Amino acid sequence: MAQLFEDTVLKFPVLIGDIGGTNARFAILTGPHADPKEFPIVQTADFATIDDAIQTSILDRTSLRPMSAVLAVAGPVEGDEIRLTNCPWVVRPKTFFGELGFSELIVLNDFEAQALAVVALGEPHMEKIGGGTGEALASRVVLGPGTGLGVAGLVHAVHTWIPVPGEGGHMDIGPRTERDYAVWPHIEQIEGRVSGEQLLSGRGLVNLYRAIARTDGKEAVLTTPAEVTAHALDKSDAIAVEAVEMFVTALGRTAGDLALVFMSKGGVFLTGGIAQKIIPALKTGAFRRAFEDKAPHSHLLSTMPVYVITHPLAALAGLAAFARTPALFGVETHGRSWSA
Ligand SMILES: Nc1ncnc2c1ncn2[C@@H]1O[C@H](COP(=O)(O)OP(=O)(O)OP(=O)(O)O)[C@@H](O)[C@H]1O
Repeated sequence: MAQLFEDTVLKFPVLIGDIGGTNARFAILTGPHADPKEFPIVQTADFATIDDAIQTSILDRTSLRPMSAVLAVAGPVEGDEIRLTNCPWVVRPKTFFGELGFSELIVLNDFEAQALAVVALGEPHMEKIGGGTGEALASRVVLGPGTGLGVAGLVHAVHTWIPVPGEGGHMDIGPRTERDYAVWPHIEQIEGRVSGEQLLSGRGLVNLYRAIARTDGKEAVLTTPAEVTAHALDKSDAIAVEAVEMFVTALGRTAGDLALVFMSKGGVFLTGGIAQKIIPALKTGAFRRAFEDKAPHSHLLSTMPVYVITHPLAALAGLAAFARTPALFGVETHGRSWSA
């Protein structure tokens, strides 16, 4: 049992929420041994505020009255106005106590919750990509393209698992091959640079597809990430096939870089809305080649296993585990918890 973090105790029922740029997923835990009661997934674009979404799609649809809330949001958690990076919602803790009736609130980063899910979920919810064997208590890293690119580390210390949140999705990524050098100038930039998220996200996949079309002087007819993956997987569009290959290679390079940073001999875990949908493309060998192509440490990378988390609500599973027994995890709540 952890000694450092045992102060946090939540009052049940607990509302747990995983709030990304596009999708918000909620469930209520009525007690430490109960299964979460899940609610239909909410599109963030359908509600002006998070408060509206919680009132309309949760509180108005159940007689359960949650006392506490643990929310995981896609953005840095700072101060009393927590903004999401890829959607206009702002979490204002005070409104949770007045209008919504909660008495305590904890806000985490969404990939911190994905890191908790790595601890909470077992092998049945993981699909392995290539070789390698994880060391039980070694560090791990979680990354996932979705609306944005989420990243978190997971380290074991003081007899507990500690998720390490960050904004690693906004690291730079540059060209590597001759083809990359031809395509890169056509990739949409953010303030003069190409960040991981500019490629490794839904809109990033479309960016890549358009950049390849522009490079070759061809027309970009596909417009959504789902169209690009569908036409790549059935090989019906050559530009989509190359876009997904470049996406998978960039994901392998980024995963390998993060594995070096965290020395993640415990494994690398791919999560988020897109990885689950492109598993065949992740298994062609291009991902693993890019992941391991890290001289002078290629051998080290070749020993590290990579998994796709296939659970449909992984972050909620992680939050549920935390809400049941916060003291089992090294989640620092200082500055990120509020009470009425
Ligand atoms: N079949 C598909 N192929 C590729 N991309 C897809 C597919 N289906 C959905 N997407 C894209 O996945 C993204 C949504 O991912 P996800 O469900 O992880 O959202 P999120 O949790 O709201 O995002 P985040 O946590 O990154 O802010 C959108 O950009 C969407 O267009």
